[in-house]
Amino acid sequence: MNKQIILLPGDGIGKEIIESAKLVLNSVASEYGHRFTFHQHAIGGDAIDQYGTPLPEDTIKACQNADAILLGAVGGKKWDSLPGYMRPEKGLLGIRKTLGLFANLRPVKGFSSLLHASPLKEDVIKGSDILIIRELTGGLYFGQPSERRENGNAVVDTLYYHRSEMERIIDKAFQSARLRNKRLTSVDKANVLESSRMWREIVEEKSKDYPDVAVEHLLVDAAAMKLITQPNHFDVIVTENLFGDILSDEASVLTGSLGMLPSASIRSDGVGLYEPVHGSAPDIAGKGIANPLGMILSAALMLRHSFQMEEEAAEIEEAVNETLEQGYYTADLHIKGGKQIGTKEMTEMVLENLTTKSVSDSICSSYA
Ligand SMILES: NC(=O)C1=CN([C@@H]2O[C@H](COP(=O)(O)OP(=O)(O)OC[C@H]3O[C@@H](n4cnc5c(N)ncnc54)[C@H](O)[C@@H]3O)[C@@H](O)[C@H]2O)C=CC1
Ligand SMILES: CC(C)CC(=O)C(=O)O
Ligand SMILES: [Mg+2]
Repeated sequence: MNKQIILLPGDGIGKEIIESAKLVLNSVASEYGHRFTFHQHAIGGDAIDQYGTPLPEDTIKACQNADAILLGAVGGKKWDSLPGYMRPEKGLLGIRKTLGLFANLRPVKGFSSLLHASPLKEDVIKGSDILIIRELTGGLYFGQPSERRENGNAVVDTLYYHRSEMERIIDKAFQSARLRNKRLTSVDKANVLESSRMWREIVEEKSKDYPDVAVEHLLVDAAAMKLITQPNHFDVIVTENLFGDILSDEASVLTGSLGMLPSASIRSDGVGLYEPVHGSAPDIAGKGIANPLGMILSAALMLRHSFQMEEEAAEIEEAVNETLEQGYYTADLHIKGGKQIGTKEMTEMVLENLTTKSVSDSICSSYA
């Protein structure tokens, strides 16, 4: 298959890890006879420095015409304080909204060699396998007005959702739960927020269309606690934008590091943007120590969701598993008796293991 892939490296470690994904994809392409053509474009601080805007028209056009998009990460001290930099029409939020990528899938499944890398107890996290589905183009991050008032002494942010925005993400979550273990946890703050009360009503309405899926409602504060005390309780979690952002970083603790989590941001026709869950990590940028695995696993999600290349995706996931099984880890992780390596070496090890064809079922199932 021939595919046009847009690369948006962004800032900080985004620039370092995107290269890892490209190398891995090239390796898979040559093994399977695919042709992936990569086109690199600017976003975030990098785009401000080059073009004076975090989301140039050229980047938008390229993404609109692409088969899929891979993004590293954006942001950094130099740009974060610029007025309006994170406004909904700009940068990362802007590209998500412009492309209509309303569903953000964040699979959280630990690799068994990393059970010791988590600060949580092994018997608590063992076997956990969660799919967090986060609404991505509405809610507080996109609400207008969002501004200072009263000479800068007051502030307003707006939480707006249209019913249709809730319905489509909740539908997606029921469909995903049906393909997994048929358990759906809806997370909200319905004891306080009107938006959450409408969310809960819609979940109840939709549940009638999916009688085979068991639904529960949890308030977000209790959900945050349960996520790390009883992670095995969860199968699919669906929640709005802000709650999903926070809960997914929290859930990364189950896997040993934020650097391990991939994500897929998709719309109904399968077009997608794939990026690790973490940010640009300015504290380690330029040191060559960033964990590239969340980015590499995001490339696997791209193959699966946008190109229907299940075998190729599973092969990448297995190569990551094998690399960890061999004891290789980056500085954000630890494997007893293993060897700490940098971004480049980790990528090389994954590439080496890609030649191994056997695909373990335990790994592939989690990313459905
Ligand atoms: N999707 C995106 O592009 C996102 C961008 N950001 C932006 O990133 C910048 C930094 O934000 P932070 O709050 O520091 O969050 P962050 O996710 O960049 O980093 C949090 C912590 O995790 C570590 N970390 C993250 N990814 C890692 C990896 N692959 N390997 C090893 N360690 C890793 C970092 O070193 C840091 O200690 C900000 O400008 C923020 O706005 C934050 C989250 C998501
Ligand atoms: C711009 C932020 C909402 C990025 C972020 O933290 C995320 O998508 O996880
Ligand atoms: Mg986040």
